Amino acid sequence: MTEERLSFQAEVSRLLDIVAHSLYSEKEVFLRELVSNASDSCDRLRYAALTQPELSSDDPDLKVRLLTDKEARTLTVVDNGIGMNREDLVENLGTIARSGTAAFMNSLKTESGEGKKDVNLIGQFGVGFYSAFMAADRVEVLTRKAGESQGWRWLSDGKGEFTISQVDNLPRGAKIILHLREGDDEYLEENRLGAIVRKYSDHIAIPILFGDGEDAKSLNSASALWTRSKNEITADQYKEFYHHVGHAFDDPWLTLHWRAEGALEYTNLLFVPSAKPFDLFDPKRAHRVKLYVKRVFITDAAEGLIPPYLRFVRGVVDSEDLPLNISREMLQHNPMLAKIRAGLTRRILSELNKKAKDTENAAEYATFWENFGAVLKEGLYEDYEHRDELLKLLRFRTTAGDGLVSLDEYVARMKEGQDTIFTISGDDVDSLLRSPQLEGFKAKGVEVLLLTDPVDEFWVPSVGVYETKPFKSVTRGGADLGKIQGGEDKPEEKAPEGELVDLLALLKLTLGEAVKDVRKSERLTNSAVCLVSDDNDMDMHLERLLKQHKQLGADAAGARRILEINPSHPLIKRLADRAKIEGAATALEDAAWLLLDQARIVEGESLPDPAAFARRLASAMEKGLA
Ligand SMILES: Nc1ncnc2c1ncn2[C@@H]1O[C@H](COP(=O)(O)OP(=O)(O)OP(=O)(O)O)[C@@H](O)[C@H]1O
Repeated sequence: MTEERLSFQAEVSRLLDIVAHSLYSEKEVFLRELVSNASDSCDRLRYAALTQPELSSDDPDLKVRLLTDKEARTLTVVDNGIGMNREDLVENLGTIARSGTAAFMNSLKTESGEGKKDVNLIGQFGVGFYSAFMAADRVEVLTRKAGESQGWRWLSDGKGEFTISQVDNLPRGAKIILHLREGDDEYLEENRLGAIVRKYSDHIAIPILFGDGEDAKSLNSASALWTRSKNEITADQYKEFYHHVGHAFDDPWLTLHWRAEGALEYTNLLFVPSAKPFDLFDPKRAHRVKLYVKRVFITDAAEGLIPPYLRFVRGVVDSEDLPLNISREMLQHNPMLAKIRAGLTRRILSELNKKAKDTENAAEYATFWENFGAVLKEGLYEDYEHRDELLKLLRFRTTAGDGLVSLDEYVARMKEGQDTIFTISGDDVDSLLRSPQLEGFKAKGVEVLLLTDPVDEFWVPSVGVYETKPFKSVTRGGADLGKIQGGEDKPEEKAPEGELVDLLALLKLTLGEAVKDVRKSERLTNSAVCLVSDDNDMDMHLERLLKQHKQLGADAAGARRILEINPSHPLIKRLADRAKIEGAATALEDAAWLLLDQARIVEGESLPDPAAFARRLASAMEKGLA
């Protein structure tokens, strides 16, 4: 019998090292992981057997067995599921396949150093198959894949390498033999194993038996959790099921368990996580809700079962009406699936709306919003049918304070004469709050929504209006502040209208094509200048965003901006006086460019000619010191 010796992928070796050296307090979860894998493998066989019944016909009763050998000090987890061939073994037990494990490894990269922190992290994520090495110093896998005759043995002490060799006459499925570490004899005791199974794996739909033969004892209830009635299920059982089905390790924030009856019958057990899954912004935007048909697992990638903007939802949908032999490819076009999606969407949104309205627990909804708000917003331009409900779910940071504000709250406190919902978009709240374009709004006490999610650039123009009030960015077009009541206008401090004429003409002439226009600002109170975009041009933040994401060439010209000057600023007043003197154009040329460059800097834009800026600034400082 030839034996191949192979190395683990580098990340696996590192992970195994951490696993083996962690004094992990909840070591027992290794059993949850192995039982979960065994049950997944039975699910996959059951699905494959729908079209190829011969795969399971010789041994059709799917189950998991736990066997112990006190003398050899081994604990064995056996399943008669789909099994693995040589390629599967190398791929699955030599690299990091598992989403949870990948998340764990990613989080290690961002945490500094290893040690205690890592130990806690293992508890948070679980590490799938590799957690076997928490309790075992040697793990042996004997397996034969359904439909193939050759069996295989995988063996490793978890120290960098594993071996694979051929074994004949193995039954279908997988047998994971753990050679327990010194001091871990508790995992040889039936009572202890039974308690762990009941704690973490009771929801598993197939029997988990202790012992061999006919009189083996069942350790779990062996009925799919979602088929049981709500009042028979404890919060802990829901939680464990969520961990299993969602490959998650946080607590569910919302648990939705209901049965739809009528023309279509289906049972749903869905969860909204309390923490952000690490792949939330994966470009595929795939959901992970598992589709079952009459208790048979079909797929966890049924396109169209859940709209992409609800992809954070985890759980199970079990249909009574879809045909059992439906292929995954055919599913997408099945009209029943579209009806199920409509039902799920309606229900999820209405439950979220209840939470959003529950002002007594506003902090709870705020956490949900921080986690998933940016994803929900995608629905505003993708799902017109539910737009109104989605608009009610929106929450914003605003210039009015730290709390989150709904659109209804914003509209209710709009100022007299204000008929517009003002917004400003940028990368983060702090830098937005420093934007010069907000000054006039703050002075008048007009609230502005602070938009910091890239998706805001798409839904705002698509929605356009809320309850007859249009959205408008404070960095675009005119400020329209004149009609709004409130704050104090101090006209006496402003340079008289006529005073600015020469300066405006001079700036336009000097700056030429670098700006679209130069005009007097209504929105500035403290800063001398700012840039805004014209009503019909692309928003400045969107343009930067597109450049960052390479949707627009970094050197693309972009739209020309409007330079606004603040008539009440001392500098502008002085420049306005100077502009009237003969020959001012030459004398003020540097000042004109410096004004434009400082507006660009405040906006976070890069300067087209930094050297010229530095030269002009140095010269102006020198004159100032003279
Ligand atoms: N008992 C088993 N029978 C068949 N295949 C198995 C078994 N145990 C593990 N595997 C295979 O090994 C892979 C890796 O297992 P591991 O527990 O590390 O992650 P996972 O179960 O894929 O992760 P996740 O639970 O996040 O999907 C599995 O995806 C599966 O393909």
